[in-house]
Amino acid sequence: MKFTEKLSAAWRNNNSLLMVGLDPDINRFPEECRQSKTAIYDFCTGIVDATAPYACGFKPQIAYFASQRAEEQLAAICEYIKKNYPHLPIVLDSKRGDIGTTAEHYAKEAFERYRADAVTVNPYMGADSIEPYLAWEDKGVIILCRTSNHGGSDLQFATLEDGTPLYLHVARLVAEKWNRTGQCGLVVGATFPEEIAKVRQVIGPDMPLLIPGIGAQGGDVQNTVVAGCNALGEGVLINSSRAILYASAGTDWREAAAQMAINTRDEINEARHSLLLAPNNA
Ligand SMILES: O=C(O)c1cc(=O)[nH]c(=O)n1[C@@H]1O[C@H](COP(=O)(O)O)[C@@H](O)[C@H]1O
Repeated sequence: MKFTEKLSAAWRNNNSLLMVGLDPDINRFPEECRQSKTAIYDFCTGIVDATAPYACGFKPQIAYFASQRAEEQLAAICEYIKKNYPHLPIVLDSKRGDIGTTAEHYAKEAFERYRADAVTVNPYMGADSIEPYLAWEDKGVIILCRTSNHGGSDLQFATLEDGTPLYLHVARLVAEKWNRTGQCGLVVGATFPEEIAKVRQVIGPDMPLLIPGIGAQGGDVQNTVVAGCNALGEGVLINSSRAILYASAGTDWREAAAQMAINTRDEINEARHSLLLAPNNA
């Protein structure tokens, strides 16, 4: 099944646009999870079980695993999700970007080693650096466009000769040229809803937007939904990592994570409903 089909099914079956980010920081784990040799696996699978009913997928951030020499645990977590929640897509967040032959290995890492359904990539090296990912026909390729951090403006707000900001140029390039196979998505930060709306306008209703920046980074859910969703109230994967993972450091960490996922899903859904009821939503 193609990534976009799997994602649409997950949005509908779980009635959720919430993507749960897996950014495991052992220093923030509950005491009971810290001692084991498989602490990262134990914690992440606990979070997966607690939040799966309320999520449209999971986004493991590879640096949190690599820095702890925990790649085997990441692979095992991905296997666990595949086995127990096969309907929920995995977006491997690795933000890779390199020339073709090296990118072939990054694509293999994401799609073969970790069996991810989609991967985040950096567009800076251009079209041929994206091609190796597109060769994996069922997989999604989610390209950085307008990132949630303030420093993103340093380059993404630079303007072309005709005045177009670089992030919109990226959106247009992806929509008009790179997405010929329908595998692409874009990353836009919840901290910049005006730019999300501009990107949605440029790319049309169908391309999925991965939107991090709610929760710990303070992005506004209502504004994000209004700016990013299409007329069906879909089209976005709204990521929250720390706010869910570390909702409690006590023995109730699973319940607290589940409750935070429910609250976030519900806040998103309330905004979707008000969007769908809006008179100009033809
Ligand atoms: O590609 C990403 O996922 C990403 C892009 C971006 O613009 N901003 C951003 O925060 N992220 C990632 O999204 C997650 C956000 O985590 P929280 O701020 O804890 O919800 C982290 O894994 C970031 O690396």
